[in-house]
Amino acid sequence: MHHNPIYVALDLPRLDAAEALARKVKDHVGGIKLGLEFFCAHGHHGVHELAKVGLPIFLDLKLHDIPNTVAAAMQAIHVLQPSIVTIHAAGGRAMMEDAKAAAGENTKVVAVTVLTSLDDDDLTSIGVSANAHDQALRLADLAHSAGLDGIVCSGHEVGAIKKQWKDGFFVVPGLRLPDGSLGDQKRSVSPRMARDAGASVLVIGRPITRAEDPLAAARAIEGTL
Ligand SMILES: O=C(O)c1cc(=O)[nH]c(=O)n1[C@@H]1O[C@H](COP(=O)(O)O)[C@@H](O)[C@H]1O
Repeated sequence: MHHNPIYVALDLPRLDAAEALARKVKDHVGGIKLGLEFFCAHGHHGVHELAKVGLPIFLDLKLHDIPNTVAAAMQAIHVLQPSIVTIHAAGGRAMMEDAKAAAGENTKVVAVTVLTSLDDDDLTSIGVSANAHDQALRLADLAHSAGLDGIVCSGHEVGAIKKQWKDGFFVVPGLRLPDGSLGDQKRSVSPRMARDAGASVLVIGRPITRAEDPLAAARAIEGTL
């Protein structure tokens, strides 16, 4: 059987609810993504609890600070043995290099390029003159040259980035089935489109966690791949 590329994003405030959801969908996802909401609320303890489910843990901390601070934070999470950790490419080359050097051997360090909640107008409003596509490619290039394992981008850019970085590890969030509600996501494609374009990991949160029947939703999404 094919390796399941879906990481379910457990953006839930309660630890018991997150754990119950993980157990419910565990046979239809390949891993668990724990992000800022979960980590700020439950910290290391929460990660240890979710690790008991037996799936790889993607720690989505989106670190973005001076190189020394980011490297120290990477060291502080060694003990959690995450399979993947995120930092922000906009933190710059030195920050990315030092983050990778400080990470555990079995941890993939990936850099967020342009958040999937941003569109071209949002970039203009923060003083970035490139459009989202070009900016994502530019930051992917920087992450590649800084020695990272891969990047996070939308399904619109992953194909172009993969052309320049053939063995990169590509995380794609912001995924929706054609009838799904976008919420705060602005650069969205379907899970199947993202996979076909070269995504290594498909991050899926609310389409599973907010579904009336999360198990059926996870199964249905898995079935589209
Ligand atoms: O790093 C991420 O995982 C991430 C990057 C990005 O550009 N956009 C994005 O949505 N994410 C995360 O992916 C998940 C998407 O959740 P849903 O929109 O509910 O599927 C959330 O946990 C976000 O924190």
